[in-house]
Amino acid sequence: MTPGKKLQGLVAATVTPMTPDGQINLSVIRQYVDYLVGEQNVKNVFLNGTTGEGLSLNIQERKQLAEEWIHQGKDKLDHVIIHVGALSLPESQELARHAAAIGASGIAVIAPFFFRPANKDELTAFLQKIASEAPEVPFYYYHIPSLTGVKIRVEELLDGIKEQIPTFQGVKFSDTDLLDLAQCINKNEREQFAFLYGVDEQLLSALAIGANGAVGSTYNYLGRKTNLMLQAFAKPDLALARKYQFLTGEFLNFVIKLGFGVAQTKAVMTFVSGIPMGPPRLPLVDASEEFIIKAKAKLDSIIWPDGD
Ligand SMILES: CC(=O)N[C@H](C=O)[C@@H](O)[C@H](O)[C@H](O)CO
Ligand SMILES: CC(=O)C(=O)O
Repeated sequence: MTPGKKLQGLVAATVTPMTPDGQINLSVIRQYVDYLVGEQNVKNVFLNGTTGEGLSLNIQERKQLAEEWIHQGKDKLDHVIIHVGALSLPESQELARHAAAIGASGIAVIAPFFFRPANKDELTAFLQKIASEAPEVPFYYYHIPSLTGVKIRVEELLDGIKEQIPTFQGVKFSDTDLLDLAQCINKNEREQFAFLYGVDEQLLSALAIGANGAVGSTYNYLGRKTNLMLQAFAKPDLALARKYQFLTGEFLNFVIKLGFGVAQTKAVMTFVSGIPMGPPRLPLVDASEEFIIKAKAKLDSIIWPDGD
């Protein structure tokens, strides 16, 4: 890993490989790292989040996965961000200490989603108790209101957060409210926070407003294409950037209509990479054979600007 390098560009929200009988499958992580770096040009990962079914794993599994990724990612990955959020504060604190001990480049936490914080102060207090267990590790808030139901606006949360959480480093912003994101960016220029966008189908809009990069599930298998979009945006060649966003959007629009979630992401990643990611864990159920055939045909039919 490259310490101190500001997090930007693409971060793959990794799936958790599982065996057919539902155990975590650590044996393919090495191959997974090499695939992301070599085939997708993605050198940052976000573990045990939504896509990684982090909240469906036990503490032991989460630790084992984190250890394996850090181990296999050594000298290959730039950043390994570990999601350590949990409903139980002591469990989350334990995971934060563990992440620090094994050398994670950052930790992230979602808002607790059973008993929910009613306001910014309650949420900050919860996050602070976790962040302070890893006082040397950059801390990211993972905002995903569609899943947590915690709709506290990030722009409000960030107001004065550095005083409460000195390690605060940025936000993984998985919401479509681009006004909130824009206000976050506009009001925190001095803070050097990283704003990583998490709705892959509209990343280009977030880049236009000033996002530093993105964390998402599709960068597992569309990382190379999305990197070309980032390059086109930086040039700037907006027409080309849009073309990439339209095409990744065309795929996502198609699969979303068929029913698209973590199970389907695992299936797509399996057929694209050739690495067996296995089934998801209940309550998620495996993608259907019909989904796989249709999704594969759709992906194969897309003609990208780079001719691939
Ligand atoms: C709800 C969810 O899982 N969001 C992911 C990350 O935040 C995204 O990467 C989506 O999977 C992606 O944007 C496709 O809809
Ligand atoms: C997309 C994302 O960041 C996650 O799966 O947690």
